[in-house]
Amino acid sequence: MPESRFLAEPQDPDAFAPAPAPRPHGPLGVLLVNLGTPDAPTPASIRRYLIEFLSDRRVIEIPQWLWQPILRTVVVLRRPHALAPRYREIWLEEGSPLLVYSQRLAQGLQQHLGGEDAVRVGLAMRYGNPSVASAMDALRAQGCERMLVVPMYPQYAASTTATAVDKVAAYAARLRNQPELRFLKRYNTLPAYIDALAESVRRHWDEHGMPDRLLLSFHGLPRVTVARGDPYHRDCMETAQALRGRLGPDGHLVHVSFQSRFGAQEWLKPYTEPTLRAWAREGVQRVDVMCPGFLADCLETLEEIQMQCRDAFLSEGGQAFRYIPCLNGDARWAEGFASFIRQSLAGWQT
Ligand SMILES: C=CC1=C(C)c2cc3[nH]c(cc4nc(cc5[nH]c(cc1n2)c(C)c5CCC(=O)O)C(CCC(=O)O)=C4C)c(C)c3C=C
Ligand SMILES: [Fe+2]
Ligand SMILES: [Fe+2]
Repeated sequence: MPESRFLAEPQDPDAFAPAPAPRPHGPLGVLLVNLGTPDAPTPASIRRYLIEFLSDRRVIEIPQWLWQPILRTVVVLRRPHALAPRYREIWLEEGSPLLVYSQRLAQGLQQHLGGEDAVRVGLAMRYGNPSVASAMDALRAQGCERMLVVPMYPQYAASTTATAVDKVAAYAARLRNQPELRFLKRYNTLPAYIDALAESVRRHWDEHGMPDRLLLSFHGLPRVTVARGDPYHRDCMETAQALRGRLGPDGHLVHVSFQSRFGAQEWLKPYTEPTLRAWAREGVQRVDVMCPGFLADCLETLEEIQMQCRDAFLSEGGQAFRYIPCLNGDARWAEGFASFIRQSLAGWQT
């Protein structure tokens, strides 16, 4: 017999025995998916990560025959060496901040969801480790036949959310015995999320005093994605509007910008660093910056914002720059997010 293209399942000795009725579906699986990060702050590790990430057609939309030679030469020869010292500056004892803080959220969710062992929370990275396949293998090994996929992006973008969905679907496409799957799309105005952001801002203001302005810096995208129908920009604006509402009379302090531009194309504007420079030159003295699109602190927040943007603002005459950390493993956030996830599992409880 020719070998099947679908993965063989572990042998079931009772395959032909009458099944006890009803057959349970096992614990419910919750799979958090974040972007991914290098395994180590070294050029070799960063190179592997960038090649996988930047070969994704959902991320770089120009034709591969044009892009791959640029990626394999210009990008991959220089960028890993430039990034290694930047990653080293933010690296934690336990590893890359993106991974460590994502794990903390996963643990918090497991505590809130898994008390009765009915829910198992797994964490995967779209690029690098732990891979989507390894995390889904682990959930399947625990008996999960139903999985809710939770992209760690409150705002939907094709280059983040959709590619996570594609990866999960590609894994399922190899299976003979597929799990039942559900996917969260966006939660950009979820009250638990907006409340957690507002609480974090209030805590920060209680400790450090009020700023002149609060900048919400979201990861950017090429501007052309808006015309192509990506709802990301609107999702970000809705988050900002919801937070303004939640901050009441202080909501007018909130502004929006977009960071982490990559390549020569025009991206969503206003850009974060030029905005901060212009503000300092205009006489704005105290700014707070927060990155609500990132659920876990990472290179783009801890280094680009907290270090580079701080230097830019202060070098133009700004007096005080304060970075408000991402929600990471915040206990109240984990509790609120867990209750949203529980609602999304409705109908699946056995
Ligand atoms: C065209 C390139 C890129 C698009 C589109 C893009 C979208 C996008 N990215 C995030 C979240 C993260 N990006 C991170 C790093 C990062 N992003 C790009 C490029 C694009 N991102 C690159 C090349 C890199 C690597 C670092 C660098 O070279 O500057 C990270 C941090 C990873 C880490 O290890 O800490 C995150 C998180 C979102 C949310 C998004 C679209 C909305
Ligand atoms: Fe990015
Ligand atoms: Fe970047």
